[in-house]
Amino acid sequence: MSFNIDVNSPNVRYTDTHIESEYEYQTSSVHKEGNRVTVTPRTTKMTFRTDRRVPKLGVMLVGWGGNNGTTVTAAVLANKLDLTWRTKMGMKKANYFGSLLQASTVCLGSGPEGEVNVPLRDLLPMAHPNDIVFDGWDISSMDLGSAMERAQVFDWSLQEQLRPHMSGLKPRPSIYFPDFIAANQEDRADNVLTGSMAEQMEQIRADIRDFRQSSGVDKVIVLWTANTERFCDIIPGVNDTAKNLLAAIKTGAAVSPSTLFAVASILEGCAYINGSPQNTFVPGAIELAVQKGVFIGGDDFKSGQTKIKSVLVDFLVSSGIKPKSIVSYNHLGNNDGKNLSAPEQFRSKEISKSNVVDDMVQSNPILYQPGEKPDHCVVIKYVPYVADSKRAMDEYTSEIMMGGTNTIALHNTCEDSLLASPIILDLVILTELCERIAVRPQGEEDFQSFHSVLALLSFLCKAPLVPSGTPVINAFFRQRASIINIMRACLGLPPQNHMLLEHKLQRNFLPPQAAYINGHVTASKKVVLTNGNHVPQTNGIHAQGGDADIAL
Ligand SMILES: NC(=O)c1ccc[n+]([C@@H]2O[C@H](COP(=O)([O-])OP(=O)(O)OC[C@H]3O[C@@H](n4cnc5c(N)ncnc54)[C@H](O)[C@@H]3O)[C@@H](O)[C@H]2O)c1
Ligand SMILES: O=P([O-])([O-])O[C@@H]1[C@@H](O)[C@H](O)[C@@H](O)[C@H](O)[C@@H]1O
Repeated sequence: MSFNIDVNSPNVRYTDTHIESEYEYQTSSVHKEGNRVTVTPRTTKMTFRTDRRVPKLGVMLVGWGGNNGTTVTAAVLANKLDLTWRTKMGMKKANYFGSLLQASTVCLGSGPEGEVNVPLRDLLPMAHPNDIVFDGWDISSMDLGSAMERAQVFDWSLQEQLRPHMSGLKPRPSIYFPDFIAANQEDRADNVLTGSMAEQMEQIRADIRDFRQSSGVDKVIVLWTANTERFCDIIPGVNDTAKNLLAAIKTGAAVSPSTLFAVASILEGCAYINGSPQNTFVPGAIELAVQKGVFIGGDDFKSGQTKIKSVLVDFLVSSGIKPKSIVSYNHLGNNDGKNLSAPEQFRSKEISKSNVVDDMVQSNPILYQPGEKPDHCVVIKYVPYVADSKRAMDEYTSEIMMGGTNTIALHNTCEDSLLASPIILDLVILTELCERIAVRPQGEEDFQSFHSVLALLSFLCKAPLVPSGTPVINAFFRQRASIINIMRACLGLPPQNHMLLEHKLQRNFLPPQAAYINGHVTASKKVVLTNGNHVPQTNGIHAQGGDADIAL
């Protein structure tokens, strides 16, 4: 199901190439002096301009032969081919469940039949997953058909249908520095580049150009879904500035494969997204992205335990309940779990999984003293037998009223790659959309794009990368609302406020709903209500007998 949405407003202009909207951005500046707080509302008029021309999108995955890489590629193929397959639970059909853009909706308002919810993907022109062309690199030479089998994610009856399409896909040789990932990955590394660091990075750049030219795509986005690397040190003179980082690559100083991919992508004008927890975006890489006006985003797909945590802790703290301990345990048996069984790689993941509660905790000084946090423990164990089927157990213990205690225990089993794959699609499609949005605040002559550090991707990441000095928001619904309200602003629509005042006052103050037929407003229509029955009307009016003016 898809919708064509027209905004009927003098503040929105549709041309062949753009959607332009006049928008009033409402914020408040707050001044605190002791316990005296002064709030000053501010309105900034802005023009949003969205290019309607959706490019043919190419996505190059680093780690293409891994569980996520093969799964997202196969899932897009299965959807594109509209595949169905038999399982012991009956017939299954390809879908994009788990994708914010493809499988979730937004309320546009209410009509004669009540609230109208549409898929997020219909709000603005954006790439469709079915049209994405994939390519990528892996240190493992295995073709994607065999790698899909190795991943043990999809039912065999589906794999059999996909195999002919997947087997022809072969990952390009990649950059491999053994000490950045677990030693247990060495037996996979039969598809690696040689030469100096600079030569290897230049090969990655050449690969990007080759893919763009040979595939005919208009735009390329590079996304890291390779193994989690250890954190790297931030070294003054090496990776602290763009100039030093480029020089360090020339001299072969300590630069990680993921940072080399980031630099290669940025130099090729391609957005780069980090789906893993390591600190790929050293200060020099961020500075380079800003200098080149290229988007970067990350870190670490927010797909399972952490995503639930960003909802549950928000619910608890927003309800005035005080989480005092959070324990997140899981075991899994895929190669990611194998890599994470090494201490340095686990540490990267532990960091990204642990900081997700900070903003919510700090938002409530009634519950928490400055610097006070819940105990927070993250455990990940590698159990080969369960493969990609991650078994997660979480326990949240909170203080409630009058010394009471509340303990919430969760058990969550799922194929980890089927949680991450829709996240990968949302990341690349949202990034591509952002590349077509420009904003001109009142008083400025030129339009500007979003900051190179694309904070809008926070909803999709465990450890959101944000511009220096700006707030890190992890709370699920704040992150989701940010995406939706910015997309609404592109259409000149105000933020969702959920007030529903029209249903909360004694008398309805809204004019009757205009009915539209073939896009044109028709006259409102009288509806005669019989024998005084209380007939709940679509806009919340309970009419008692007699006539009611209700447009249908
Ligand atoms: N739910 C999830 O699956 C999930 C959630 C959040 C983050 N992640 C992260 O996504 C990444 C991929 O997860 P996965 O389950 O697909 O793991 P995986 O081990 O199945 O896939 C990683 C792939 O990267 C390849 N690789 C390693 N180093 C490489 C390099 N330098 N260049 C190119 N390829 C390289 C490996 O050969 C492997 O095929 C991991 O870092 C993981 O922590 C996964
Ligand atoms: O998304 P989430 O469930 O919080 O975190 C997950 C970890 O718990 C899991 O062990 C790891 O393999 C995945 O890469 C992912 O990062």
